[in-house]
Amino acid sequence: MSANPEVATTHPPSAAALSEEVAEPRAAQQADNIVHSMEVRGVHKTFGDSQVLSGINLDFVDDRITTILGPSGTGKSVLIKHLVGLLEPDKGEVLIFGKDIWNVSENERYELRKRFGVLFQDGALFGSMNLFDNVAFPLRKHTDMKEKDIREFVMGRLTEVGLERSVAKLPNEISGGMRKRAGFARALILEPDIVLFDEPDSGLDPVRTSLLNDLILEMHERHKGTYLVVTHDIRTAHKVSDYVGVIWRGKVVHYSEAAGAFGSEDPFVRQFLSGDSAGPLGMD
Ligand SMILES: Nc1ncnc2c1ncn2[C@@H]1O[C@H](COP(=O)(O)OP(=O)(O)OP(=O)(O)O)[C@@H](O)[C@H]1O
Repeated sequence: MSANPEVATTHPPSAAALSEEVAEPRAAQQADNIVHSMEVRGVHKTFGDSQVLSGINLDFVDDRITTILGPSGTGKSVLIKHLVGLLEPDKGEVLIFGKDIWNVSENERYELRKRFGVLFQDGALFGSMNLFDNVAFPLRKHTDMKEKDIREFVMGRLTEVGLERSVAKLPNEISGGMRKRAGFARALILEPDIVLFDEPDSGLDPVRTSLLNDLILEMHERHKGTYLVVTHDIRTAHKVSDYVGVIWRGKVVHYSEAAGAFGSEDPFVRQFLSGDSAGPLGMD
C-alpha cells in the first residue's frame, strides 16, 4: 500500500530534539489538498502528578492508514480516548472533521462519536451475547433498521471477517483471534469514517497477527476510511502503514510516510523500529 506522494514528509528530529527543552516537530502536512479527518493540536493530559501527554500534535490523513508506535505506558491508549472524545484534554484541542470535539454540544459530540468504529484490545464483546447479537448491537441501538435488514448486514460483515459459521457462539467459546475479528466486524457495522485499533495484535501469535493485518488491509480497501492502528508490533506497522507516528514520553518524536519512518536516521526512532537494546531508549 503506498502513501500519498503529494504529502510532504516531516523531518525526524535530531537526538537533541528528544530532550525536554526542545519543542517537538510539527507533524502537520501543509499541502492544501490534504483532508485531515482527525487533528490533534497541542494536547496535554495529566493524571495526578503524572503528565502523560505533553503537547501532542498530529494530523491524520483522510482515507489512509496511520500507525502509532511507542514504548509501553507512553500514552497511546490515552491518545485514542482523546480522539474518540472519552477524555477531555487539559490543554489543546482535538478536531474531528474540523470540529473541536469538546467545543460542540453534547448532541454533536454524540454524533461525531458515531463516525468512529473502535476495535479494543480484547474485542470488547458482550460476554452474554452471541457473535451475531454483538455485531447487531450498534445497529439495534443507533438505527431503526428492520430485523430482516439487520440480519443481512450483520451476516455480510461476519462473512467478510470469516465468522459466518460461528454466529451463534459466545465470545468465550472462540479463540482470541476470532474475538478480534468479531470486534472488527462490530467496529465496522455503522460504516464509520474513522476506525481506531488499540493494539489489534496483542495476544496473537505471528501467523494470526499477519492474517489480521491482511484483513485490516482488505477491509480498508473495500470500505475505505481513516484507520489509526496503535501497536508495538513493528511487522504490523511495516505491513499496514501509509503513515507512521512514534510517540515517546507524551510527545510525537517522528511522523512521516511509512518509508520515511523506517529509513529514519534518528537514534531513538531507529532503535525503536529495529527493536535494538542499544540506543537512547532504556528500561525506565
Ligand atoms: N484514567 C487514568 N487515570 C490515571 N492514569 C491513567 C489513566 N489512563 C492512563 N493512565 C496512565 O497514563 C499512562 C499512559 O497509559 P497508556 O495506556 O496510554 O499507555 P500506552 O502507551 O497505551 O501503553 P501500552 O503500550 O503498554 O498499552 C500510564 O502510566 C497509565 O497508568
